Amino acid sequence: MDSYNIVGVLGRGAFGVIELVRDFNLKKLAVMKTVHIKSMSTENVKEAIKEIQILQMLNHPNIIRYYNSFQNEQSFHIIMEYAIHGTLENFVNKCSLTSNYIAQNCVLNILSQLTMAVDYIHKMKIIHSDINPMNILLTGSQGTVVKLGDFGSSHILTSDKIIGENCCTPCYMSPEQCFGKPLRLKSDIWQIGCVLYYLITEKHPFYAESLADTISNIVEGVLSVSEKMNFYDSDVIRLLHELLNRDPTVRPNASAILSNPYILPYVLNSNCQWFKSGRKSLTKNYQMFSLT
Ligand SMILES: Nc1ncnc2c1ncn2[C@@H]1O[C@H](COP(=O)(O)OP(=O)(O)OP(=O)(O)O)[C@@H](O)[C@H]1O
Repeated sequence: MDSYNIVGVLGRGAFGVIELVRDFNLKKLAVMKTVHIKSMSTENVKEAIKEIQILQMLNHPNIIRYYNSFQNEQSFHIIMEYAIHGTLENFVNKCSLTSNYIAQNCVLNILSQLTMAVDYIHKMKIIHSDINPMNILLTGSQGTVVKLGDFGSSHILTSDKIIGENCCTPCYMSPEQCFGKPLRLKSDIWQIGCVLYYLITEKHPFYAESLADTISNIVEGVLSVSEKMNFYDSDVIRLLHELLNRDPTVRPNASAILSNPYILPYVLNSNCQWFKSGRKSLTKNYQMFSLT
């Protein structure tokens, strides 16, 4: 703990607090997630430990980087990369104050980077299961680098479709999550679709006052049409509907999204940026997107 100086509070989660810290070893700002073990059930403690195990496995430019973790009797702490521009939700809120809609190239840039992160974890058989604008962070000098964070609900799949426990942000639940069915990689694809809807309409998809009505909208409602959809090419809106197909077997997988002609240029551009920035360490765990 002596290696860190707390600078301020960034947010609060169900079991702890997220603080901005100065990391004296790394000599830079970092984020410290503190989870209070005392207030947690054994099951929740196991989940929290699993988050550390999963974060340790990941090394991708569009995923919040894990630095360190340690624990004492009361709590444990995860030290990770700080995303200086905050959450995607903050970004969309700011955009809605200054302009009528978010430019298509900005939306597709965010979508492509998010999908690259998801493609990477899916190849490692990891399902995030809580992809939403509060868990997508922005960084880089212009705030244009997307980082997927909060792996607190993620799971490692041991067979094709798995896992009983579903906990996720209500409007972003997939139909299969609503029905309590086993999670599958395609549940993350539904959530990418929800994020795309949010970027286009600046509204959370399937929103209703109560949880029951939200679930009913997800499993049998019609996706609300927004006038803002007119600002986007019809192919982008078609992709949105493909991602939000209630039948998970019909949803495209992450690799297929990345090869979509609208997304591919952004993927290639990101690969060029990483190459130019000389992140050779990437090649250890991450193979650049290949057109399979
Ligand atoms: N790496 C980061 N960089 C910048 N801000 C962050 C980072 N991680 C988290 N935050 C901020 O802290 C908030 C809470 O983070 P997070 O969702 O990871 O906490 P949590 O304890 O897992 O919450 P929950 O219990 O709701 O899942 C985020 O919405 C964001 O505002």
